[in-house]
Amino acid sequence: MQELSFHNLYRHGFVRVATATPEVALADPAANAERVIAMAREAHDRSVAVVLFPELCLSGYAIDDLLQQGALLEAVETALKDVTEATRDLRPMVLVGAPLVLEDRLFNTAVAIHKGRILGIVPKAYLPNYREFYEGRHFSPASATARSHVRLFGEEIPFGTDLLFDAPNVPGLVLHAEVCEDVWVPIPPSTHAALAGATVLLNLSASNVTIGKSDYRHALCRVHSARCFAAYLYSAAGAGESTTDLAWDGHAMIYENGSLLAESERFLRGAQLTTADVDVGLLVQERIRHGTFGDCAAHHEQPMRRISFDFEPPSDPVLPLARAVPRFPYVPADPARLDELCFEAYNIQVSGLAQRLASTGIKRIVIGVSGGLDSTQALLVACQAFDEIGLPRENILAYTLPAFATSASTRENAWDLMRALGVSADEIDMTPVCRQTLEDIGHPFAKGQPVYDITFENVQAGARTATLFRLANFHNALVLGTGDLSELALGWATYGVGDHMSHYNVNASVPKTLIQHLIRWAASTHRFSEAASAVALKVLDTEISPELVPGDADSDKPAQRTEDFVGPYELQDFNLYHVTRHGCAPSKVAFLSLHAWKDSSAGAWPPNFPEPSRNAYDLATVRKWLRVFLHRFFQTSQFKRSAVPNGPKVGSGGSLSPRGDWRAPSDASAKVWLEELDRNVPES
Ligand SMILES: Nc1ncnc2c1ncn2[C@@H]1O[C@H](COP(=O)(O)OP(=O)(O)OC[C@H]2O[C@@H]([n+]3cccc(C(=O)O)c3)[C@H](O)[C@@H]2O)[C@@H](O)[C@H]1O
Ligand SMILES: Nc1ncnc2c1ncn2[C@@H]1O[C@H](COP(=O)(O)OP(=O)(O)OP(=O)(O)O)[C@@H](O)[C@H]1O
Ligand SMILES: NC(=O)CC[C@H](N)C(=O)O
Repeated sequence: MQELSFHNLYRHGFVRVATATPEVALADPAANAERVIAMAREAHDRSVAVVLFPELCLSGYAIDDLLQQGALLEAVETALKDVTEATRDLRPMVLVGAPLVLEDRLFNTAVAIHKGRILGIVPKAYLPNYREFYEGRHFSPASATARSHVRLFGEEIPFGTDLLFDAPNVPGLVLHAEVCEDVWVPIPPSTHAALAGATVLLNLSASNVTIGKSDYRHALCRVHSARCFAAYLYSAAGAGESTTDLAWDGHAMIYENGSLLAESERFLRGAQLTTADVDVGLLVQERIRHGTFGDCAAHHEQPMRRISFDFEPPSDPVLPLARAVPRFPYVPADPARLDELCFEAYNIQVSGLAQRLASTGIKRIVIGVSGGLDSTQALLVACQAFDEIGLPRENILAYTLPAFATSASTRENAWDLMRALGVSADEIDMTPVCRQTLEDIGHPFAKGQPVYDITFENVQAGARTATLFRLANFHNALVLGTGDLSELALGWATYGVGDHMSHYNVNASVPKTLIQHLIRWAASTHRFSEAASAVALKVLDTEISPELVPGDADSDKPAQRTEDFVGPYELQDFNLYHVTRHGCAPSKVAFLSLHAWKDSSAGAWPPNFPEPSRNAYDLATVRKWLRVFLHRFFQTSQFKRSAVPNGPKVGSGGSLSPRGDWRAPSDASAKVWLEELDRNVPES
């Protein structure tokens, strides 16, 4: 098989799948075959790997005793032959539903067809025979025969609910089919298939619609796909089915690991092909990551049969993803979800601190307030925690600690915030102690030279931390940490005697891209005074800078823009999420990042995201900062994460505490990641 291009979705573990909802011609298999073939061709043209049709789509589902008519059953066989023949030059595997007489019994089957060959026939296991359903009257269930093969069109064809269709050319792509009611029972056949390695589970359905049923179908597919770490495709019959006593809505859904990727328009007249790009690589990763999946497979092992088929992915040099990739994996663009997330994150932070104060009996905290985002968020959380446990806000000892590079505007913000929140506020000038240290160690700055190196920076961060810790001893208080998840990922903090250390850090697993939304949320939910909320919002306009190197005295602009060194936080948070949460290879991260960030006018932005800040990045930029991320994350900063203070895990995206989530050696090399990037990601 030829090597696929970086810009082709199949190169990165994605597989395009489709559900097809043709308009059924009742009891007219020839007409149905034509419609199936037309839609299979369309799926081929749209670079699809597998296309799923509804239950009994070659005959129609609701045809009752017509199912026992010889002429009809013969016509179904002819239609099936025609469909099979027509797939000879098509790429996708096609799954059609057909009533088939096999071994003198009538089965309700899913027929798997690829390139002119029937790969297998899957009989329905559970036949509904209650209320509106009378399938027991016509069909035999899968359990009616023990045969592993059946004879059809002169060939022995694998038969059973235990068939896995394996595409070795696409790592991880293993398919399984079941028929409608099979997923409405406590243990669907696809559960065993997933445990045996199937990643894409297909359901051929004819599910008549009644009020509320679509919600129930969603619940079934969502949870089943999540529990099985699988994609679940459901394709239900629609227009054309008999309305003698029932109605049909053509409900098709494509779920992946609990998330809805695509859904058909229900109640549509006419044919509808619904496609989605499933991340099979992610499903495989999730299974590896959650060891209990494998443990469960060992407990419930059932023999399954694997049938290989030679699926060749489309080799287009450019085949972009047709699914949305959020720019901000930690910040939902949907206002309601963001609101919910902020509620959760903020309350997790507050409850972590409140519990630590309650369990230690310590009634004060010490915090350095810089007028920047992180310390603002930590201070808001502290105020809320003190309010909740009934301690006065005066017990929050907040300090602004200016040194050589502190700008007037951040210092003013710090003071305004401390005053508006009613905490105990004070200022300690750090310049004398820093100057003394620089002199003691023989640093050129002490002799008047403008040398602003790492030592110069860390002397300031260290002096602040030393002061805060001694204040904590003096006042019997905890030092509240402010450093965020993104800084921890990049090692962007001064180790030990520096902002890296505290007694408890409420921000440790909050990414930088989320902090601004938390501050905005806290301000907008009126938990603080108008004045305090106004200052908090003003802080959002502050340039992110450690303020450790003096800037231009006239402009009040920092000399150091953090993002000039470590890269845009929005890209680094994207990289962090996909590398740590899903274990993605650098080339896949780059592919996803380019898709998410290449066009600022495409896709949704989080609410209130300022128009001028809506950035776009090209591949060269994505690649450049991903390289920086990989080097910093895997090679130079783990020792800082190995020794982080306590703090609550906030998001399912992950924490970087070696106890809370991420464990890694402090002496690793980033070589394999950098080499993978260099090998597989074009420069532009
Ligand atoms: N694997 C390893 N195991 C044990 N020790 C290791 C080590 N790798 C380096 N080291 C040692 O660690 C030291 C380097 O680490 P460290 O002292 O932290 O210094 P370093 O990481 O070089 O500098 C701190 C950086 O963080 C930035 N910063 C500081 C403060 C606040 C902010 C902010 O924006 O919030 C940013 C600052 O601008 C600077 O670039 C060296 O002495 C080195 O020998
Ligand atoms: N001038 C200052 N006064 C008081 N504390 C400071 C000052 N500068 C830094 N700190 C403390 O050190 C922490 C790290 O500061 P720094 O400004 O380098 O990084 P930051 O991640 O941008 O944080 P912030 O967004 O809070 O400014 C701050 O959160 C704060 O607790
Ligand atoms: N065709 C079927 O198996 C339909 C049964 C399913 N429980 C439904 O109501 O949709």
